[in-house]
Amino acid sequence: MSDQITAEELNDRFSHDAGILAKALPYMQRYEGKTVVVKYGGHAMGNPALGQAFARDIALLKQSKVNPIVVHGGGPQIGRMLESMGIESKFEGGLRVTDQRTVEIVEMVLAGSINKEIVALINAEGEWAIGLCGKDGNMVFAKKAEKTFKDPTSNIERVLDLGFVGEPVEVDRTLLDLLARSEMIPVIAPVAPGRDGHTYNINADTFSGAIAGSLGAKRLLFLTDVPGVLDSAGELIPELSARQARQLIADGTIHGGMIPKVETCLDALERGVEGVAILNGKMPHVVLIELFTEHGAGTLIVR
Ligand SMILES: Nc1ncnc2c1ncn2[C@@H]1O[C@H](COP(=O)(O)OP(=O)(O)O)[C@@H](O)[C@H]1O
Ligand SMILES: CC(=O)N[C@@H](CCC(=O)OP(=O)(O)O)C(=O)O
Repeated sequence: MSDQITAEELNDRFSHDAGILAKALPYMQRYEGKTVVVKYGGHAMGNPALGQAFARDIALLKQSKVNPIVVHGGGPQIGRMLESMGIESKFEGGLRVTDQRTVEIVEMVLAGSINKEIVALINAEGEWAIGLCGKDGNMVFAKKAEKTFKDPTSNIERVLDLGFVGEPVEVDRTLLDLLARSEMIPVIAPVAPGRDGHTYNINADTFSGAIAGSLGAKRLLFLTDVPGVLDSAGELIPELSARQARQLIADGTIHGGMIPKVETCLDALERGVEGVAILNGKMPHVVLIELFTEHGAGTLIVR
């Protein structure tokens, strides 16, 4: 019969599987009891099979006694919602200019629908995810972002008013420490209050860096829609030092949404996060490959 398998084939299959397990186990032990913050970008979402593979990876981390924390974005999804309401999206330096109406929609999309979709995906894998934003448990407080822009023609520096765009200024780890000791997996939307009573929209990369930095995470992983940082010829750069990364920003090779990502990586490394990687979230099980294999995936940024 065609579906019968010979003893030799069975043996080959077992040795192949055993080889993979033997290689992965030391890596799994390396992360036991350690915090891994995974930033799940809006561009990496949308495909149901990939979403399920992502949720399975997060569930498997928890089952391997790692402490995974998911911080998610949702830029394209916010854009679509704003468009359906006839509101135009405007960005300055990769950040969404956010007025009162926009921040209400941002909170609804991020802390509402996207957050709960990710929670449901992880729970469907048999785990206990809990959806949060910076407001919960006084986790994150933000202040109005202060960004300046240098006009390349006049060379004059001007202050950008981005409205209710925030920068995280205080992170209280009480709730996250409590959840790390529990069965729960936190899934966090990048929205936080200010001490001024306003709600702020925070870039999800910046937000995940603040969380990873405050927890002294072992790894901070960014899941986006490109294989990692690409050079000017479009080739993947497997490893990047802080100095090289700054050079690539200065010469324009790194631009747009990749700038806050790489800047967050550099900041997180300075704040004691051990390793930071930018990965292709469209590659199934990229989180497991990055953490539990020797070669990893994407771009590793080192000090
Ligand atoms: N040097 C670079 N290497 C890779 N991607 C880059 C680079 N410079 C700019 N980018 C852009 O950065 C984008 C990823 O950032 P972003 O759109 O903010 O993603 P996310 O929503 O996942 O946070 C890529 O899709 C790419 O267009
Ligand atoms: C201030 C600011 O730009 N906030 C982002 C928050 C979402 C985000 O960062 O999502 P991605 O990770 O998918 O890009 C925004 O409004 O789009």
